[in-house]
Amino acid sequence: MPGNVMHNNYALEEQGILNPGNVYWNLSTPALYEEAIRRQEGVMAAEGPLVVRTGQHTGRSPNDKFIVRESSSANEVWWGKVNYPISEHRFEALHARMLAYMQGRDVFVQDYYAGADPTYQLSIRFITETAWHSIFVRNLFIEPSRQELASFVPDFTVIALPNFHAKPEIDGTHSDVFIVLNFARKLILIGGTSYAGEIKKSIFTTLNYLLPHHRVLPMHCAANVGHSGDVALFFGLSGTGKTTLSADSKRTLIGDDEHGWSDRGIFNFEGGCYAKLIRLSKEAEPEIYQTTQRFGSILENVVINPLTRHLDLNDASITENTRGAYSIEYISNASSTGMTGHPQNIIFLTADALGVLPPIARLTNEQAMYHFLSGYTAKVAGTEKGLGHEPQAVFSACFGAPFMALHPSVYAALLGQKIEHHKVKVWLVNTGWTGGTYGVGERIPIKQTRAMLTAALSGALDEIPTKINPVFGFHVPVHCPGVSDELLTPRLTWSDPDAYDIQAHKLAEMFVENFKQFADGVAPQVLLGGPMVGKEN
Ligand SMILES: Nc1ncnc2c1ncn2[C@@H]1O[C@H](COP(=O)(O)OP(=O)(O)O)[C@@H](O)[C@H]1O
Ligand SMILES: C=C(OP(=O)(O)O)C(=O)O
Ligand SMILES: [Mn+2]
Repeated sequence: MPGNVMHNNYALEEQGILNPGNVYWNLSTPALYEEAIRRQEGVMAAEGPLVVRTGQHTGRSPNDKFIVRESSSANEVWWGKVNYPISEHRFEALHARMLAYMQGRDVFVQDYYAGADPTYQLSIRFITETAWHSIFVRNLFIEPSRQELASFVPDFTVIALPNFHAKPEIDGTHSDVFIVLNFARKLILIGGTSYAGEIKKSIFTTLNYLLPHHRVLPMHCAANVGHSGDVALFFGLSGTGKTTLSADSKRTLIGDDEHGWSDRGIFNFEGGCYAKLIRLSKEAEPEIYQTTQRFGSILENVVINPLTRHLDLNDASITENTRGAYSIEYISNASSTGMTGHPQNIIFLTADALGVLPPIARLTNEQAMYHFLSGYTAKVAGTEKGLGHEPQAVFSACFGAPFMALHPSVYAALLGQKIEHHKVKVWLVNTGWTGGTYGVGERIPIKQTRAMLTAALSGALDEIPTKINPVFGFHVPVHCPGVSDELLTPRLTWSDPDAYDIQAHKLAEMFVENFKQFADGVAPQVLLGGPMVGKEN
């Protein structure tokens, strides 16, 4: 029998969870390994991690995410594109069915924190059907001390039951998958999917709702700190390089995905990382690679050899979106507090599949606002359901529209104030294609991107002359240590410069078209931060 089972489920009873099977409270990772393996949720790899499969859903399901329309939040929530409304009545019925489903079933509970800064910390109870999601929670969030645990009262509760499926005709959902957030009831319900990213991103959405009320800017970004204490933020949509580029042997990692910016500085929302593992190179990404070789890491949908149990990080036969979840302590030069000062540099990462944008450019404050609201990248297959193999140009406000609970202008206004007040330098870094579009050109090597980041963050680029990009108006450095001059000007990397010009204008027009939704709500000078299309005369 497992050593740590507590049959006292008093607090769960208060939350309406009656007559569950065993309740496994705050089990340690080794104990959870034993449970996960006993239940055949996953297998142990030779290198030590627990390898699980998420079944049908190997990425997020953005079309299945709902926010309950209720009086306390209805006037504020950014309804429509990403936040689908669902009624209180539907929510209560779905919740009741989930409570019924849990009768007689074992559940795993972890009481954890989100938010490294104690002032803005959220206490969260994660109730999951599987042991491996309990490990995921331990890896991704912040562990309370034993003392804190004794008096732990959850602010929010997440119930994640991957094997419970919604019925759209009964539940009013779009499919059998659901992620339903109820800010008034402080409850998050997840079902029909095992993809663990839903758990972390539902908490991110919650913090995106709550924190602007405290004048804290929540951000979809990574953060790290250099030896001289200089802080850098890396914004970007999925697959643009936040996790990869923020893990840097020369800089201290604060976090790879979600941070808050308060009057005191930057703090991580999480206590762990969630890295893409497909074709991970030991040489190019040593810090992340070694986390795949350790006990405690959770690997989603990574293929292993059934005989030797060795990992094959190159095998994409289950999905392109293979993932590793590990505690930030697994990165050797990570911060132990998750907090740091105000940033000196902000990087907007984009993976431009059209091969148009320069690999690095300095943005004016107006361009920074324009590009923050635009949130351009080319989504690469995998992280969200329904994307094929061709990357496609995407505009996602604040570099994370699916997680923005409030209107993007709320976050943009806060960012604008902070950039001005702290005199932050803002850069656009294209980690995508050069020498042509996706399929023709090549992705910019990680080593080259790192060289450009090193030059920007050290201040070296401040001394180098720039050229204005004629279509987008960016200031593009003409040289960069460790990078060929040609790479800095995408037009020169294309075999047919005329084809480049056509492509660049196409992209510029897409920016203009997309920005129409924000044009009325922003200060007129922000529009000057957009591409120069139509401004020539
Ligand atoms: N120049 C580059 N910069 C950053 N990542 C790159 C680059 N070239 C290829 N990649 C790959 O792109 C992916 C970036 O993903 P990741 O860092 O997880 O993004 P995010 O955290 O923003 O979702 C990784 O698989 C990485 O190996
Ligand atoms: C986990 C995710 O984020 P990212 O790809 O930005 O790491 C996700 O979008 O599901
Ligand atoms: Mn990431």
